[in-house]
Formats: sequence, structure tokens, C-alpha cells
Amino acid sequence: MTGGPTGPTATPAEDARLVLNPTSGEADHAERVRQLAAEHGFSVVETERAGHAADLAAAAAADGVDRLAACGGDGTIHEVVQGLVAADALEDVPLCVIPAGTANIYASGLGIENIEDGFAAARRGATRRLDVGVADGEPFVLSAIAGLLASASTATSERLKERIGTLAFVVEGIRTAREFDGLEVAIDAVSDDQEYVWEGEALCLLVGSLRRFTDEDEPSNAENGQLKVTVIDRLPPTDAIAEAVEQRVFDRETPHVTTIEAAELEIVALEDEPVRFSLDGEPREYERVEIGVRPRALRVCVGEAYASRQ
Ligand SMILES: Nc1ncnc2c1ncn2[C@@H]1O[C@H](COP(=O)(O)OP(=O)(O)OP(=O)(O)O)[C@@H](O)[C@H]1O
Repeated sequence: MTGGPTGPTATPAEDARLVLNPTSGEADHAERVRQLAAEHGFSVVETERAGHAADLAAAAAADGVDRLAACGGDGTIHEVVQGLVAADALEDVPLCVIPAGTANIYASGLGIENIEDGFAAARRGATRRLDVGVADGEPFVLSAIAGLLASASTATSERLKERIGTLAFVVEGIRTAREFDGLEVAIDAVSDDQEYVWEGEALCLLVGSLRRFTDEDEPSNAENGQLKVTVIDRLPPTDAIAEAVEQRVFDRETPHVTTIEAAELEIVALEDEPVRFSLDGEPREYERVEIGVRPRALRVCVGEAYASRQ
């Protein structure tokens, strides 16, 4: 005997919720997203202030949702993941990403290029478990960058981004920077059971969990439990660009750009001032910061392009 759709043995309807940041990007997506969300069975909760997405995500996890979607830019995804961690539900609730920000780097790494793609990925339901970085206890999905950086991130050309991945932002930062004093830092990282120590003046420092995420023909290594750490020595900006590109595009060792993979590292500011970071694009300051990774802790709905690359 089986019950009807509403009978006692019917499968309970899935509880899918979408956290919508109506202010991200051009702020012209809310109406369309509400409609598509309704068509795909997501109830919608909307942010009313910065930081609100974390609270809404934590509340959704506490309510036991089966799926959670984050609609906004990278900052919104960052907050939603923060909320899942706060609710101790990071590993339990699959995340769908609906890109509606300015740059949408995380979504594009997942092979999700627009809002419709995001809902299509949610509908298909193919998920992967991806690494999540942690800086000073705060989760990040994309990168922690210090030094010459982030302000230029949205100006970075798509083409450059495709070719060299996240480092494109640094290159763009170097290009647009007028003057930069360098970061006096000490870095202590553990890589393949070996300790790596670096101390000096860096032009920039980039820690990412989504390394070469946008390269075609190469599996993502957002699933290897390692963070890619790139340190560019302080050197004239044009040389730094040339070396960064050379190393990244041609996979060559270069003298002033150091790249390692590490599961954990500590960065200490050697000057009186804390080091300013951009954590998934959100500003943070640390005098000393421990950065680690929760390997494959986040289950994410991926686009077809990502799924087929595995
Ligand atoms: N209702 C709201 N009012 C004002 N700010 C908000 C609201 N909801 C979220 N925010 C803030 O908006 C900021 C920007 O969001 P987000 O990064 O998602 O979009 P974006 O900057 O347009 O895109 P991207 O980061 O992809 O370039 C976040 O720091 C978030 O805290």
C-alpha cells in the first residue's frame, strides 16, 4: 500500500531555501530570482543589511533545510558559508550558487556563469565536496589576499582571468597601483610534512583554495585539501607582472615568485601595523593569522562544465 502524494508514506517535500542579496551586482536581479526560485521550489529570504546573509543561512540550517542557495556575489557566498559554519552545518547542507554579483568568481569556478545556470545546476543536483579555507577561524571559499590586490579585481579582464586564474587579480592590482610599500611579513607553512619559512618584504601574498579553478582541461584542485600560497617579492611592479605571468602561464620557476601548496600556514606582520587582507573580497586585518583548510567540507551544486572536468 502506498499513500497518495499527501498520504502518510509520501516523501516529505524538500525544504529548499534561497538567501537573496538584492543589493549585489547591479541590484536588478531580485524580481527574476524570486520568480525562478518559486519555479524551482526554493523559498526566498532576503538580506536587509551587511552580514545578514550569515544569520539567514544559520537560521536555515537550524530549521533543517535540505538545500540552501546563495544568491549574490562572492561576498554573499562568503557570508552564507560563514552562517553554515556558525550553525555547525557546513558538511550537512548542500549549497547552490546563484551568481548575481559583480565578478562572481566562485560561481564561475563552478562552471556557473549566470542566474539561469545556477538554477539549472540546482535542478540537476550534481554536487562536489570542495575545500573551505579558514583564516583566524573564519571560513573563506576563494582566497585570502594581502598586498597589492583586490580593489582592481572587478576590472580584471575575463581573458586574463581565464589564463591565469586568481593571480590575474594580483596582476591587475600591480598594474593599477601607483605606490606600494610592501608587506613586511613572516610566513611559516607546512607543505607535504615539510616546513617552509619565508620572511621579508612581499609585494603581495595570495592564499587560495580554488587554484587554477578556471583552467580548462585540468581538474580543479579545490578538492585536494591544500591551499595554494603565492608570495611575490617586492620588486618593480612591471617585473612582478612579467614573472607572475611567466610562472603561471608557462609553469616556470621564477626567482621572485614563490608558490607552494600548504595545508596550514601562519602569517605574522613584522611591522607595527596589522596586515590588511581581502578574504573573499571582504576586508580583514591581522597582526598574526593562522590559515588552514577544511578538506572537502562543503557540498556544492556544480555546473556541467565543472562536473565534466572531473
Ligand atoms: N540588504 C543589504 N544591504 C546592504 N548591504 C548588503 C545587503 N545584503 C548584503 N549586503 C552586503 O553586500 C556586500 C556585497 O555583496 P556581494 O559581494 O555578494 O556582491 P558584489 O560585491 O556585488 O559582487 P562580487 O563580490 O561578486 O564582486 C556584502 O559585503 C554584503 O555584506
